[in-house]
Amino acid sequence: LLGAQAVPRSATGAAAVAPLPKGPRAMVLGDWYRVVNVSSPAVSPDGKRVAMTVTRAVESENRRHSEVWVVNTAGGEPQRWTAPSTESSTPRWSPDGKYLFFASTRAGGRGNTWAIRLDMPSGEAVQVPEYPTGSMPTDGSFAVFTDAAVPAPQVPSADPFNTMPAMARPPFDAITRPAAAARFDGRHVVDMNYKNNGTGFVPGRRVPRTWRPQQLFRQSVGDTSKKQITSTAYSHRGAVVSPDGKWVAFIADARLRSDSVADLERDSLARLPYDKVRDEAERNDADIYVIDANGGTPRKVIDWMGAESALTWSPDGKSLAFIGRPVRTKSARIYTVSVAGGAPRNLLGDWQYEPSDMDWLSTGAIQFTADIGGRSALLRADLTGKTAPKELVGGRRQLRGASYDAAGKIVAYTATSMTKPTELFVANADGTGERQLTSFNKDVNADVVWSDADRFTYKSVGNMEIEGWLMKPYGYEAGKKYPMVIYIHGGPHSAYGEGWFDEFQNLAAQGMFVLFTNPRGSSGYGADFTYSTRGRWGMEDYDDLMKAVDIVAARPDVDSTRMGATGGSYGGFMTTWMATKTTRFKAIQTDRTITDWTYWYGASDAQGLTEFEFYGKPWDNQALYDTLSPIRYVNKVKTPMLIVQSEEDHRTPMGSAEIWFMSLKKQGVPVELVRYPRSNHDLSRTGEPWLLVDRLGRLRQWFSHWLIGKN
Ligand SMILES: CSCC[C@H](NC=O)C(=O)N[C@@H](CO)C(=O)O
Repeated sequence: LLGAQAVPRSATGAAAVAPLPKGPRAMVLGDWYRVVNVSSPAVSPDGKRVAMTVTRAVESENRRHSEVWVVNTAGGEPQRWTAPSTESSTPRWSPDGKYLFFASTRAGGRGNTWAIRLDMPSGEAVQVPEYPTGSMPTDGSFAVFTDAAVPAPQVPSADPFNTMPAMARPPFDAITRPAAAARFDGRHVVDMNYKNNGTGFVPGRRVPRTWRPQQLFRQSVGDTSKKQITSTAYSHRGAVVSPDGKWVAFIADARLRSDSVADLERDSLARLPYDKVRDEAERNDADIYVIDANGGTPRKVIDWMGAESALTWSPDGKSLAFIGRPVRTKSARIYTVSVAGGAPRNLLGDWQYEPSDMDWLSTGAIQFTADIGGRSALLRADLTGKTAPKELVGGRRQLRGASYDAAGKIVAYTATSMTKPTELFVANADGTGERQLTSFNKDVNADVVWSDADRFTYKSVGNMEIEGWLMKPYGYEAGKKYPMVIYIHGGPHSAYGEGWFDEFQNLAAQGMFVLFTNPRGSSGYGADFTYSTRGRWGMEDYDDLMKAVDIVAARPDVDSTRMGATGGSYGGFMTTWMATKTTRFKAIQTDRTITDWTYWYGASDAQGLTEFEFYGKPWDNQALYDTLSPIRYVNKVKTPMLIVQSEEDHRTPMGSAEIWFMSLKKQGVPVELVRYPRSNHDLSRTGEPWLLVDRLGRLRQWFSHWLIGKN
């Protein structure tokens, strides 16, 4: 059942790939490489085609490969439109339907925007500098976009440190210097943001701090010249041009202060100790403005407390819609406001859930997608705001990336459910007439019996309703007992849901129940639920998790003496926290873990999270940072633990794992630490395929060893 595949190397260095047995059967590790992901659907303006990104693993080369594919909305076989030899993704059609643009870094061009011509098919991708990227009016004659007008400051070519590795150079305001430039290749840091989980180490500035405010530009189709239409000390964000092309709406500082003033104020406030009145007050950092599309003086449309995003014009050009969040701890809503000004109208009222994105269709309807707990749906808002939004496409699955034709008649989206990896779907914009357009996963679905999960809800502390799922083990037979592993998600503000997930399938294939829930603190249930754990991490959310364990452990088909727990990031914290509080689990796996919040504050690239959640910095509230840190109670741990950590994880750095490993070793608790090279916080999602699959294999082995007694 383990299905671990040796990766033999041929004489050329490429790995040979062993053939997999035909199904129906349980998932083996090699099946991971066969699952295809579909994303970024884009419907052509005439509604006849949908372009999408199709991503597969190339097992023999230990990499992923993305291409742009196109399928007719009327049906038929999807076709590959980009070369297999290059990476291509995120397609979008030009409004006149002449080009299919996509992102690709390929030789022989400038920038990464390429296009396939539909008016003169040639097979080769081209670059079209005379076709601008940005927001366009209905006639598609020009585009408005934002960019910096001043060039990035250059380091003088005579800089004596130019030959050093970027991280080794002394930053601009450093006091110390290398004894000899050629003899120091370390890292010299003076700025706070010197590492980032995605990009790695970030070299310091070699020049004084400068600001490059984002200005509005316009470019006509057929012309390569770009006209700058603003010249201000503040940045313009989210710019959208009105349907008639006369106006541009944008988001900017509420007082139109220069970027430097706003940044320096933010930096100064960030250094102050936590202050309830100041830090919990609603803020008005940004507002919505309109400006003539040829430039001039902007006019403020509304003074609105909170943060605005997803600015969109109504088809008649008389109103604007936006997603607004009054304050971090309140739910985002969709608002409309007259361009002339006035009070914005809340279209979602006190509806529990939050919009993810929004489209104002040419038919006049406002449609959006939203997470509704663990599922997601396509909905239509009531323009009067009097009734709750109407669900158009939903069910027990997750929909992403809704895209419409110009007439607002057709919608395409990707969908996945517990036993079905993503595929592309299309429907009428009102949700009727849904059709599946792709079957990229047909073969793997035919071979592998993906396990399904039952959804349940339960009441926890304070009568709060929690959503959970129990996935059946592969080969489940009534009357038998099976081990169970609980999976705990990270964030803590993220969620598990109604989608195919490699990690759950991996353990279910081993003959285990997989339990997963969205305890309080999860996203997808409205902001009150999301922020109900503020200052209380590991308290009631721990109870929510353990209540689910109680419910499942009482089932006759679950062997409550063979239970395990696993989780990553905040879920990694929670698994170490659990290890200090209960001995109910026979084995635990902790992934990208956090065991000491003060260490995490100093070592992570995201410490702003605990500044908010723990009401200040460690020295503002040291007792909270300490009492919620598993390391304080590590002497209570008895449960065998597998620790998995990535060497280049700047989000949850290695120190937490190291101290946990050492503490368990010193106490004689069985523990293994697996450290993955060339990997960051996202190893389990976007990491190198061989390492990602190696990790899945170790989870199988760890829980099989402790819960089933085999390896
Ligand atoms: C409070 S620990 C923060 C770690 C991280 N949060 C944000 O980046 C986390 O828990 N991440 C989750 C969700 O993305 C993960 O699974 O990695």
